[in-house]
Amino acid sequence: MIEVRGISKRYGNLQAVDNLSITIEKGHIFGLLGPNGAGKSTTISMMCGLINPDQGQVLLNGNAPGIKETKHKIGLIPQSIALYEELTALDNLSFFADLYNLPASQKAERMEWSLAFVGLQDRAKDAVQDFSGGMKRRLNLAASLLHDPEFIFMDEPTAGVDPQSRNKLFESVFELKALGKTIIYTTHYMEEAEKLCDRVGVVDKGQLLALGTVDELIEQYGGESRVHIKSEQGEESFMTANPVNDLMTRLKGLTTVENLSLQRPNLETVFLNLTGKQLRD
Ligand SMILES: Nc1ncnc2c1ncn2[C@@H]1O[C@H](COP(=O)(O)OP(=O)(O)OP(=O)(O)O)[C@@H](O)[C@H]1O
Repeated sequence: MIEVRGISKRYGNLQAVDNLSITIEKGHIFGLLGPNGAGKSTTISMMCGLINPDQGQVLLNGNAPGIKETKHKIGLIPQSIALYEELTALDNLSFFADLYNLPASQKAERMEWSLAFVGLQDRAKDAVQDFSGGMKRRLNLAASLLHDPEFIFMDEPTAGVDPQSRNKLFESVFELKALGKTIIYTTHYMEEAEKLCDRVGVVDKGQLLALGTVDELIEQYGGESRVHIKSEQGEESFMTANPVNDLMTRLKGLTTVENLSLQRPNLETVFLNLTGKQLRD
């Protein structure tokens, strides 16, 4: 379990994270969503123990993230790819395995497992500079799994990857969940969060604006649905908070319905309702 208790971080005059609290259950996939500069990476860095909060506390299974026993339980997939381009996939993994101090008895087996897990076993001996963006992302994930961490932090893992690699990454995330891992996932893609996450938190300007399951957030912040009907009486569209009831009532007065659509709010609607439509840099 991860407990984030009132953490804050300031850079000069900028309050990057402001009194943020979240609890994440073991085995959950938690989505941290927010516009550019919202404070997601800073929050993740504090959760991993890479930077210390000015205030507040993070506990992973009751322990601070910076202590030795906890460090071994953390896997971080950073936003920018951290690999040596001129080395092969295997040599990259060997380098990271040594950084994690993996004992020789486990090293080869864990490297093999990690490569196979991300579907790159056939490319083990190829240099990373010849990999596609998606393959590099997957190898980045493999490198963070070598020491079999319990808490896995993924900071925009699908940025710049094609649909096939993205799909493979999703499968990997579900497999990690099935293995009992706790996963923290940041993304700008709302459909990813809808597909993957047990719960999500929406942050902006360092503050937590909403927390819950996707369905709970849509219920609370999604607003109305749009109904469109084409019938013998012509075309009509209306917004409603009770789309099914209102639709049934409206259909009673019609004999020929040519077309019907119901557009419910989704996580994207929630996100824009909470964080606004103003562009962020
Ligand atoms: N080391 C730093 N020094 C100064 N300001 C920083 C530092 N790190 C982050 N910031 C600022 O803190 C704010 C939050 O940054 P952060 O990277 O956590 O946001 P984010 O939600 O991860 O953004 P993105 O989606 O663009 O990655 C931003 O305004 C950023 O410019």
